[in-house]
Amino acid sequence: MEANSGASDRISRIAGHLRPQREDDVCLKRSDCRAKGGVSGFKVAILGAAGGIGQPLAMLMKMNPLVSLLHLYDVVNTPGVTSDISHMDTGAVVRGFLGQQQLEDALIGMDLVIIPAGVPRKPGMTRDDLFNINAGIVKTLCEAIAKCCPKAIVNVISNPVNSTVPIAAEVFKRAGTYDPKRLLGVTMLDVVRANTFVAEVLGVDPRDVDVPVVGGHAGITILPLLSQIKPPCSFTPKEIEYLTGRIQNGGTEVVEVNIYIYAFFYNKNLFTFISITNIPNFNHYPCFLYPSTVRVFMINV
Ligand SMILES: NC(=O)C1=CN([C@@H]2O[C@H](COP(=O)(O)OP(=O)(O)OC[C@H]3O[C@@H](n4cnc5c(N)ncnc54)[C@H](O)[C@@H]3O)[C@@H](O)[C@H]2O)C=CC1
Ligand SMILES: O=C([O-])CC(=O)C(=O)O
Repeated sequence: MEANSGASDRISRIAGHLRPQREDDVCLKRSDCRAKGGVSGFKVAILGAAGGIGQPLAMLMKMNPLVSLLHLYDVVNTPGVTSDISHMDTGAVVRGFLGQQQLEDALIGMDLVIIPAGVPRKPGMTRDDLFNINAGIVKTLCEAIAKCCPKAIVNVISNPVNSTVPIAAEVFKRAGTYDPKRLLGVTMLDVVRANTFVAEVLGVDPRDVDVPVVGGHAGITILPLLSQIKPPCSFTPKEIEYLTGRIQNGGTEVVEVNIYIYAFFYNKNLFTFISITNIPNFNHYPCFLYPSTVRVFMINV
């Protein structure tokens, strides 16, 4: 009898990721969740987990031995992503949550909430162009955080970070849960880029360079402190100009060279033409020429 109940506990635990669960769910309680080695771990939620940032982030969190429970929330595609990530042979238990109605379940009891939810920019856009859409998304998510896990550390990735972090702060202030030590905008990419570009100029390994970067996460608000690099080094005025510009425009550099594959399926696959281009509105032309017969799919690679 005892062996049977042990087996069904194990099966419930293994299947924990297949459906969203609440604290009072009999199958798997949060208190049962242990990181590898039996040590209690951090409970982490990723909001926007099915996106370009969310998926690799979910993988990194699943690989982190400090994480015992990983909640993946998105408005689309979480079941597939959750299933995939849950197959990794690491300690964290993974659960998926799909759509607004499951947001609160995704957040209850979390220690850390990471937010890459929202739209990314396309070539020609600034991060500020994302404000209208992403501000509302971040506001709604933060209202749920204030309600369900007010003590959680919140990492905002959604752009424009310079504005989404103040929005999150205002939501938490209004809810009476604001703690400046627990709200962070994620700008580490600027440090990573600074280390890489400086190392290239110096001809050294990027792992041996430490460039402090302060300020915000957009254009001239990104301030690499090139006089404070460890180990100490010096640059010519030309190198300083090059490095400052490259670090400040690193994100734009990536966005502008994104290649889009446009696949046009004419007359239901009788004729297929695939074109590779980085012209953002290119897909409008064939729709205009063949409005009833052309289907357009865009894959960002
Ligand atoms: N702070 C930083 O260093 C960086 C910030 N970003 C920003 O991160 C954001 C996400 O970028 P990507 O992952 O490339 O975009 P993406 O479009 O690939 O993924 C965004 C995900 O957010 C989800 N989403 C949209 N509305 C949502 C909502 N209301 N609730 C939950 N999920 C929602 C989408 O379904 C999608 O899965 C963008 O705003 C981008 O600019 C991107 C790279 C670096
Ligand atoms: O530039 C963007 O849109 C995404 C981002 O924040 C970055 O890569 O630094």
